[in-house]
Amino acid sequence: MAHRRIDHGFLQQRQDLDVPRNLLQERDVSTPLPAFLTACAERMAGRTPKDHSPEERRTPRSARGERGEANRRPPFLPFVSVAVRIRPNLSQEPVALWAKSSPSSQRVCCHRGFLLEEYEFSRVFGPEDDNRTVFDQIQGPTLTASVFQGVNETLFAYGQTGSGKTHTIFGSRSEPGLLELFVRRFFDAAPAKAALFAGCYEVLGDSLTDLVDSRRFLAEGSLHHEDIVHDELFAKTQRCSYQIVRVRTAEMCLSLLNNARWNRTSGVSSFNEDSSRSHAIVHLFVQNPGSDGCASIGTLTLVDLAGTEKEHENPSEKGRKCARLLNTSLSSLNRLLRKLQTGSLGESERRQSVLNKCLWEYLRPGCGIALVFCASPLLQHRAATLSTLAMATDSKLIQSQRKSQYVNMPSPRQSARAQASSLSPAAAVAPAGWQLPCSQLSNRADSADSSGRDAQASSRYGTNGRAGILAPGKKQQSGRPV
Ligand SMILES: Nc1ncnc2c1ncn2[C@@H]1O[C@H](COP(=O)(O)OP(=O)(O)OP(=O)(O)O)[C@@H](O)[C@H]1O
Repeated sequence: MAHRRIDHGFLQQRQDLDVPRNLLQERDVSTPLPAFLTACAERMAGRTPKDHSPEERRTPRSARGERGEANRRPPFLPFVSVAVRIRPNLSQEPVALWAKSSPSSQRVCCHRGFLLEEYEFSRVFGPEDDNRTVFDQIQGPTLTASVFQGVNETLFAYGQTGSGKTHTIFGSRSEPGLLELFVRRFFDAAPAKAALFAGCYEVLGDSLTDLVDSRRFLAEGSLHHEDIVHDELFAKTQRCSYQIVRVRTAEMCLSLLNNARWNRTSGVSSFNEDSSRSHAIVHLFVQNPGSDGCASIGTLTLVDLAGTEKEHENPSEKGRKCARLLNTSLSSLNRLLRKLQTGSLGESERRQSVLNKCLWEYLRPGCGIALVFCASPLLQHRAATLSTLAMATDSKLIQSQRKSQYVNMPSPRQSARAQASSLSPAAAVAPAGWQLPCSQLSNRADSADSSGRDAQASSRYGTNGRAGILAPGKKQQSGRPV
């Protein structure tokens, strides 16, 4: 059976889509802070426009931090964007790094032999802080609310090998990680009509591997073929795809993602017996229909980067080869982050590596970015730690000008007409949960479907390295290098 490629709302912001303009609406939610905070305080105090003084009423609403009817959404708090986490010292070795937090400042102290350096960050977590504390302090619930309002929020765990990145994102047997805490929060906070989708893949060098294994769930009947679609990306020399699965319960989502975690490539690094030897990326997509005929489309992306390590310090030849690949992709990502810091991010950075390509949609202007820099306190790791702290310090310059993304919802009559229409057959294969964005984009998606259209597809999607979304039951294709 010929499969059809469908697209969905998550990709609608791209310039290269020939989607009618009115399908895509971006709303800037980055109100200038003073006006924004005034508006927040007023709303929290239950003050309505009627309570304003005549003078306030003469001031334009925009200057008072208020918005038009269409943009009236719950306000955001300014999020913590850069945090440093110091892992516990599990050995008896001397330390060179410790946290010095007080209600007024959050600092990291680093002993450099002849002098002591102090660095200040939004949040500093010491060895005694667990993942729950990290989740609360980085304002996990607020980030979740932001995703429900259609913002792409991305959280990185960054640092040298063995510094606690995987522990932070995926947790351990005894402690849930940020992923589990976010998933539970998503399901607790989800409005009845919202639909949640999850995907998880790893990137190693030029290859992307889907980590989600849905076969067990399909066999059990807890998942149906129509609950799965495939997002395609052009890696350097091949087309890769990963599954995006509709998840209906927190338990199912966690089970799927925990399995994905164990499918990840691991090995031995210079300082970790069970080191992640790839970058793991988890996406939680939320489609949240509103009452005004629009649905917000937001994504939470959690990135557990592989740790940096000096190639020659890895104990095996295979490990050294792997470290080289990882360091190369981390250098490209570092360059991208540096551009973000200076506000000079350009399209060329996207093409520098497959990792950059995968993360581009979730890092570009309009997305919220939070970074948790993990560091080892040990004296022997001081050089690597100082370079992590330098990156963390510079990353304080990154500004998140968050934007919400919306798509128009088709009316029930439009959906029925689209499904019946022979002009939009993709609508007929779009699973119920995807009916909104998929069916609206069906004409475009369909035209990229036929075989022998690689060149056309690459010219359409190649500029951001994505090939689109494949319908349920698709098979991965080999494609021309882009
Ligand atoms: N905050 C923490 N509390 C308790 N244990 C921790 C903490 N951070 C790290 N560990 C432990 O240290 C070890 C290494 O941590 P982890 O695997 O998370 O590091 P990593 O930065 O992901 O390393 P790599 O980059 O090599 O994958 C694990 O056994 C982990 O359980």
